[in-house]
Order: sequence, then structure tokens, then C-alpha cells
Amino acid sequence: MAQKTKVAFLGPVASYSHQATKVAFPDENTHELIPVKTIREVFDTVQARGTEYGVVPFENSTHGPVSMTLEALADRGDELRDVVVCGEVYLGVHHFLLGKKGGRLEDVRRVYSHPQAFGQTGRWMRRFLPGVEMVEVSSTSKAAEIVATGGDEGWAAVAGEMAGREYGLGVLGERIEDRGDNETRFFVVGRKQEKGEGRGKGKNLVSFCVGSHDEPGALAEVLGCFRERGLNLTSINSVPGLREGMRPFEYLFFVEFEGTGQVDEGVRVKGVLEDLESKTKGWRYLGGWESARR
Ligand SMILES: O=C(O)C(=O)C[C@]1(C(=O)O)C=C[C@@H](O)C=C1
Repeated sequence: MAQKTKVAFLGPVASYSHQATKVAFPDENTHELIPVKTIREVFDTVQARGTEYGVVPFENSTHGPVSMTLEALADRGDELRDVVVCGEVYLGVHHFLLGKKGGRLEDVRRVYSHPQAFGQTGRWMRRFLPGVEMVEVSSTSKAAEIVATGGDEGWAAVAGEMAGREYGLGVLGERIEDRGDNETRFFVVGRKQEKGEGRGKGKNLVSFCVGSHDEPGALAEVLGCFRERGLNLTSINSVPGLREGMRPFEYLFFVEFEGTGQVDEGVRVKGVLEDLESKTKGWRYLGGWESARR
């Protein structure tokens, strides 16, 4: 039998990342899904050719960008040169408060979860568990595993229904997210193709540093290039630059924009990348992919 294509995701099993990975790679006969311990490890594994692909959370509709993913994409140490975004998955995210079977909400003293999940359930937590100890761990499924394997009725986890089933926990609170329309967008990451294939599909991601942080309009000038070429921006993020020669509070920007490799738009995408070369103090093309939503 042919070897399966390997895909890394933030584990342990039954995390939201696992669910998103199953959406992106539904065929178990052709793909092997491999849990790793951190988002950074997903990137490292893909770079080191340990797997062909990885799936990472990028942003949540309630709580915003996932900082660990932006940190990896910033790649300040130039350790992830070959990793690019090659797909996206939207996943509806509904959180549950999970405890030992037979436990009660009023006994909960400590709650484990991923910081993103705490950020998406703040209102419910303040209302029903004010002042409770909140312990941040590497994923929601890790939180469920911790509660299943240690502690007592005083411990609970914020995680998905699938994690509750996987780790044999009881439900103390259902759909506790602040907004019913809560969703997370995940990126599928892979390695750059040697022939430059993949430039400018439905959406594209670039990172760059502006020429000068002291002059007005430095960022506006770069963004103007996208406007002039009629390319619609769909997200913008920033992280501390911290590169050689950069001072505190100077930023690395991420811009996501629409544009396909087809005919005219392909020319525009190529053109805007040339603009970045002349207008920025360093930039990187971080991938192009088919948009999952129009
Ligand atoms: O902890 C998990 O289950 C994850 O897959 C991570 C993650 C995230 O970092 O955004 C994924 C989806 C939800 O937004 C909450 C947590």
C-alpha cells in the first residue's frame, strides 16, 4: 500500500485543531494525522520534512489572532524558511465546561484550558465561576486530559464536546462561548514548491517591515500599493519586529489579500510583490491558497 501523507496538528487528540485537520484531510486511507505538543512544533515538523503538511489556528472571530501562530510566521530566527500557507479551514467552535463524571459546577475551584478558549468564554466564566483559578495549558484537549487523569471534582476544563467524549468527562456547562457564532480560521501549512508554484491563488499572505517608523505614512504607503493595483485586503496583523537593526515598538506587519494566479489578477499579485521589494525594509511571501469562503 502507498505511504500515507502525514499531517501534524496541535494535540493531543480531540483538540479543535484535530477537528479542523479532519475537515482539511478527511480521508484516513490516504492521510495520517499526527498530534504534536505545540503550534511551534507543527511548523518545525513541516520545515524538517517530518510531515508534508500541518494545520494551525490563525484567528478566532471572538478573540482575534492566535499569537503563537503569528510568532512562528514572523520567523525572526530564519528557521522556517520553507513553510508557507497553502489552505484554510473555518471551524465553528462551541466550548463546554467538562469535569469528572458526577461532579457539580459549584464544586469547581480550578479550570484548565488554552488561552484562546478562555478568551472566548470570559463572560460565562465571570458569571458562573467568578474568581476561580484559571490555568493555561497548551490546548483544550490537553486540559481535558489533565482533568481526566488527575485532581478531583474541583478540577474542570474548557474544551470541545469531542474532547469530553474522548477523555470520558461529564458536562458541567454547554455552549459556554460568549457568542454563538464563534469560529476559528485555521491555516494548512506546507513547504514552498521549488518552481514558485502557489503564488497568488484565492488569497495570499505577506509579511514586511516598513522603511521608517519615524516618518508619517510609511505603512500607508505600502498599503497604498495594494489599493492602486485593486487588490482587496482581508486581514492585517502586527507583532514586535525584533529583527536586526529594529528598535522596541517597531513592527513586522502581516497582510492578507485577495488575488488569484489567473490572468490579470496574477499580474497584479506579481506586481504588488515587486512593489514590496522597493517599498519595504524586508518582506516575505508566506503563501497563496484557494479561499474557503467567498
Ligand atoms: O486548544 C485547541 O483545541 C486548539 O486547537 C487551539 C485553539 C486556538 O489556539 O485557537 C483552536 C481553536 C479554538 O479557537 C481554541 C483553541
